[in-house]
Amino acid sequence: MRKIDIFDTTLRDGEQSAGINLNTAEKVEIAKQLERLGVTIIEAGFPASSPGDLEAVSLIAKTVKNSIVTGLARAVKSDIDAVWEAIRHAEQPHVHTFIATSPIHMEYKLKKNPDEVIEQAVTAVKYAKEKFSLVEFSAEDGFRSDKEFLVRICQEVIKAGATTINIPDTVGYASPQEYGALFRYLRENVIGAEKIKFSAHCHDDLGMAVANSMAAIENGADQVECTINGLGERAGNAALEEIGVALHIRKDFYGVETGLNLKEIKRTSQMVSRLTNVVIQPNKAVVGKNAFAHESGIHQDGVLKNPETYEIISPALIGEDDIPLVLGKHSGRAAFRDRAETMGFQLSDEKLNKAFAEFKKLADRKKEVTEEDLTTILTEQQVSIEDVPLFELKSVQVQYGTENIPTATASVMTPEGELKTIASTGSGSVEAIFNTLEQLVGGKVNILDYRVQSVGKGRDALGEAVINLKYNGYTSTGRDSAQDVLEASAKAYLNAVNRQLIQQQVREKQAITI
Ligand SMILES: CC(=O)SCCNC(=O)CCNC(=O)[C@H](O)C(C)(C)COP(=O)(O)OP(=O)(O)OC[C@H]1O[C@@H](n2cnc3c(N)ncnc32)[C@H](O)[C@@H]1OP(=O)(O)O
Ligand SMILES: CC(C)C(=O)C(=O)O
Repeated sequence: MRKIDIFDTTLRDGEQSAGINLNTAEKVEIAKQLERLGVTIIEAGFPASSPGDLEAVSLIAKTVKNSIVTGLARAVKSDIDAVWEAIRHAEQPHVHTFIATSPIHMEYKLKKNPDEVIEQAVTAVKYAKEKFSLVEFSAEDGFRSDKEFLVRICQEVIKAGATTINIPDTVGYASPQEYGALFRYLRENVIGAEKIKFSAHCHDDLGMAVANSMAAIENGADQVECTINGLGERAGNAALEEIGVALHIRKDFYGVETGLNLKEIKRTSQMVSRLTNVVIQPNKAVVGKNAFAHESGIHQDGVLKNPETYEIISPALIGEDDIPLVLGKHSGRAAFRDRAETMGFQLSDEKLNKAFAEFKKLADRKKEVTEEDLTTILTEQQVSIEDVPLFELKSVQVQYGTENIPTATASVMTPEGELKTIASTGSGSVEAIFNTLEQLVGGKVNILDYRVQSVGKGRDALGEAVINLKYNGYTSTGRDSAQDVLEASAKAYLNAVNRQLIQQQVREKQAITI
């Protein structure tokens, strides 16, 4: 069966989503999970864009063994050198270099004529080929480019050594018929096309990114570039989980395979949602909370008689509710470690002990500790940075009554190791907590967005709070969960502040490096 390479760009184009800012530890965790998911290529960042990005790509290239790791580079030597510095030790060094080919981009952005663009692309690909065995060239805004010009530039970069050519729909303008036809046209007209792979990279501005990617596959694309949960610049990229599952469920129609381990889809989606703080819309295909929920009587009746009446995807396919619940309040450390390892987490003894303590606390309060709860607890420990002193919530108590002024009392261990307790009022319980914490963390805090939702099912599901705030002039998003939404809110608030402290340390480290 024809193989389609899955090129994941969650850590590069996905991270270009407004409001997402992952630190190195978080990026490495996501990359390890993408490897477990079985993606062919991980685009881990844009090394020339910052020392932090270079460091993250380099660490990912050293950590990941079963997926190819690449980095993005403009068609300039210094960008290509930065990718080389990050991944030169990789078994199959891969670079992704690009230049725009549409009239509007060439004239207004690059201020170059078409011949100059071809020359710059060829120079970059030749230079890259001296170092990298795998060189992908992208014709940025390819869909809005002149077809004959695309044929010319493809032929020239193939001669220069490109191994993959990507034709992105950078602004999400294509329709499936047109995008598919472009791939067919290039396959049929580019001299040397049989030597290279064609790749599709679609944006979702008109909601057609996945449909366009599928059309490209039908018309000869060998690779699709996509992101977990469809994250990405503006309206996002094609969603990996939708493409992967669609190709599997409709194998009869597409006749291709991807090598993805689909059972890891749900876990990957949750991890990315958690670490990016981007909540998945409930009706999102494949990974949304309602993707397998049957609400109406006729549907429920049908599903009870035969699930296939209304279910084309079984939850087990993507790893939902697949792992039997074996952990409870009587479980010990060995079983906990074993389960964490089965789920792909490798934690130091210290972090494992902390995660175990959290698990025990939860198991005492909750009937069922689910797979989702465990992922939450383990991910939090996995990405926690041990050597940055942070704020830690020790306790929070709220007095609320319809006739009283809500009052919150919180105790927090400061990064300096001092235990501080303060009480404040507010117009509601949450505001009282936030007013108290603002005094405890010091500095000016503006709340920009605040949401609560439940994680998992049932009356004793965990409450999760997501908060976006501005602290000392920088915005950050924090997320945390607890049995009670007020406690979750307090923890999410401190999590957002702590992320600023970590970022501050990264900024200081980068300033020293520069
Ligand atoms: C479609 C995409 O997703 S493309 C990837 C987008 N990702 C990013 O931009 C990553 C983050 N970017 C950055 O950190 C910065 O923009 C950097 C480090 C890449 C460049 O920073 P600066 O040197 O300050 O340049 P700035 O961003 O202002 O402008 C981009 C320059 O690159 C040029 N350029 C843009 N694309 C390319 C390309 N593919 N090849 C060569 N030059 C390019 C532009 O014409 C412009 O040049 P000019 O300054 O001579 O006008
Ligand atoms: C750099 C390219 C592949 C890109 O991200 C786009 O065109 O959207």
